[in-house]
Amino acid sequence: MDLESVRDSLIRQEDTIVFSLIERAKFPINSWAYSPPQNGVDAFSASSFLHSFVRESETLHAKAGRYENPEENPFFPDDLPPSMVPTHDYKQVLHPAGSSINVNKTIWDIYLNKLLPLFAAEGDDGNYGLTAACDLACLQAISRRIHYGKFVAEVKFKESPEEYGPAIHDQDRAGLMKMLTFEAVEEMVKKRVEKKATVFGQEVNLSDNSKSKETYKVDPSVVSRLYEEWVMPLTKQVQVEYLLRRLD
Ligand SMILES: O=C(O)C(=O)C[C@]1(C(=O)O)C=C[C@@H](O)C=C1
Repeated sequence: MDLESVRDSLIRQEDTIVFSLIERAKFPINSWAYSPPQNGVDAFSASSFLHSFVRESETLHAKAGRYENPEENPFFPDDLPPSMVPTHDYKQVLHPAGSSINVNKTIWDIYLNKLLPLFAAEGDDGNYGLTAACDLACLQAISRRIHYGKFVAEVKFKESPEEYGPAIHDQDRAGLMKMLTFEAVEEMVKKRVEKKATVFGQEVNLSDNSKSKETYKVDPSVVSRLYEEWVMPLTKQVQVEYLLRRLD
């Protein structure tokens, strides 16, 4: 594992995220799936339909061994049943102290309250089960990408321990954030995901006159914004949290 191979994985995961958003965009917002949005109640713990749907799906996925894979992080990690499939010997790449970092509560909140209203059309077509299945796919894809920051951080630390060591000793968050940030890479990521949303989300027609109207299944600028405002900042936050514990 090196920086190039973890970046390749991040690039491949962009496809999954863009496709999952395109699938979700087939349905209107369908707000019933997210109620009861009672005032003052934390959306993550209120039992909306989506909440129950994700919780029960994770129970099944846990039995199927999904969370044995260190790249997977459940939204509701408490009380998950053990895996019932044969044990696979996953390579232990991550430092144990940082491996359980989980920012899914923040991801849930951003997805429901900020991202969804940007790309799901208003309305209700009653397809709550299908909508929730699409939400789950989006949440899992975004969560996997953001928590992959642990692997990115591990590789960066292994490549230059002498560079990161002093900042870790000093628990210097700002210093670590500066060291692991590559602005030119971030610019490329934003441009690439926007382009992917343009290519994957266009209408494919056999006749040429389709070229005149440019409508996409998900607005490409929303995907770029998703990465700029939430995905990359949270991936960096995971990296910082991981590095702070790297010498424990
Ligand atoms: O590629 C890296 O070095 C990463 O840390 C990943 C990532 C990203 O989230 O895409 C995050 C921080 C960097 O500034 C650039 C990109």
